Amino acid sequence: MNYQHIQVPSQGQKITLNADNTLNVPDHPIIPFIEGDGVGVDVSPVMRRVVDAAVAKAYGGARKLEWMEVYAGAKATKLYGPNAWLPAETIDVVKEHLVSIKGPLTTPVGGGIRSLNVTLRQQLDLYVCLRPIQYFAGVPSPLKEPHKTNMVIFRENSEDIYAGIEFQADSDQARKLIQFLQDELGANKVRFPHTSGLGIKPVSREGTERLVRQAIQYAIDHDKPSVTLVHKGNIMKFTEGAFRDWGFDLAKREFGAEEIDGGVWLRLKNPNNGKNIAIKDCITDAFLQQIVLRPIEYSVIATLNLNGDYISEALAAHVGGIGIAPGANLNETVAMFEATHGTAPKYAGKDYVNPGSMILSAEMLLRHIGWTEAADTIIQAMTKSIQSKHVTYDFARMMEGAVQVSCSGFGALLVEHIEQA
Ligand SMILES: NC(=O)C1=CN([C@@H]2O[C@H](COP(=O)(O)OP(=O)(O)OC[C@H]3O[C@@H](n4cnc5c(N)ncnc54)[C@H](OP(=O)(O)O)[C@@H]3O)[C@@H](O)[C@H]2O)C=CC1
Ligand SMILES: O=C(O)CCC(=O)C(=O)O
Ligand SMILES: [Mg+2]
Repeated sequence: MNYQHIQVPSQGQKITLNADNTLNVPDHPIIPFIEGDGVGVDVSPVMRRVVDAAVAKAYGGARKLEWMEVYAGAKATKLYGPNAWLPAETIDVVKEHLVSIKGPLTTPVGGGIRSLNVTLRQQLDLYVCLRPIQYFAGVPSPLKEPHKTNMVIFRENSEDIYAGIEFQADSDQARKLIQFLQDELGANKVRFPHTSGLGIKPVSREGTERLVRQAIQYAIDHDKPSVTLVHKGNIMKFTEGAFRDWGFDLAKREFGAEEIDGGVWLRLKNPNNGKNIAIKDCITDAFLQQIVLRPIEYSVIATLNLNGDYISEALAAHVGGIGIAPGANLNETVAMFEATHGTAPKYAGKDYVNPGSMILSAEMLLRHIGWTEAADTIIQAMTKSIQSKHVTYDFARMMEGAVQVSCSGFGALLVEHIEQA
């Protein structure tokens, strides 16, 4: 295949799908990557060095990832033209190669382009944003018992106010819509109708069910004690409240969950081991309090898009910050791994930030393609590096006796630990 700017590696094959939707992974799979804006130039190359070292260590040269750079964000505009933030060939390649990884991409506030991150998720219909929250011993935390925080967030990735249906205050569209709301729907509660911008929050039964189905299946497959649906359904009854109701209905219908506590919550038996899995719910503001006070009560979290954005960043702070918080955008066939943090522009190009979020996202990628030995190697090296207290600024400033190292310095330390393992 000839692309406009993408160079296909001379070695390597595509990952393909088997008939049952499992992955067929060659020993030299081509992995598309987006470097990312801002600190993307710092963290992406370090991530690749660490992953290559882990794969080499685990498989002694029998397996290797063949990286293929694809473009989005500012780098794409330099190659493809001033408005080409997300070239079509990037979308095609990511879809076709099934497994990819990306650095952060800039989104301007107020005006300008809509989020490329959100656009990628929407165009590829990657409806699960999976963000595990795990604690590495020795990581500085504001909590007294950070090891009690052990959650996996399933953030709905395709709906909610991230759909980008917004109308600017004072525009023709906003005026028309307010008129329609007042005249046709009797909605007269817009407090300042002449100066209001409007945003629409679509939340569907299909969108909710496919997300909650994945969260419950994950709890079954990974022997987790509960799935909590987090929503603000007391206020937003037909969007967030419906998310809870549709999620509970699905748990009953597809997983045989039964009502407990007079129907307040549900319980199902894990078919793999007969253990109970509680299906609970919690209102978002209460949840944000409880994850600080009683994190041990929460395990798998299923929530809407905006809640998931807030919750994943708050929980990341409990276990060391977004410098080491990994993530993935998934559907049944395509997976795009990505750091949870953004482009941190003030640190861009300074070889300063923590590459851990990108590296641990790549660790998830390795596990996703079944290369668990290489993934384990990364986790072991990460644990050793943190315990040696040679860490980037974000950890160093909260850790007594730490030696501050650069972004690439931390990567080099990981490679050292991998090679010595
Ligand atoms: N998926 C994506 O691509 C995302 C993109 N964005 C975009 O990124 C841009 C900047 O967003 P902003 O809100 O500033 O959020 P950022 O996540 O980019 O940065 C906020 C703060 O988080 C800390 N931080 C971020 N990355 C790291 C890291 N690797 N290591 C250590 N600390 C880190 C820094 O804290 P401190 O100042 O304390 O050192 C930084 O100032 C925006 O355009 C936004 O839209 C945002 C989130 C996700
Ligand atoms: O797309 C963006 O700019 C921000 C996205 C974000 O905050 C996230 O995915 O967590
Ligand atoms: Mg975010």
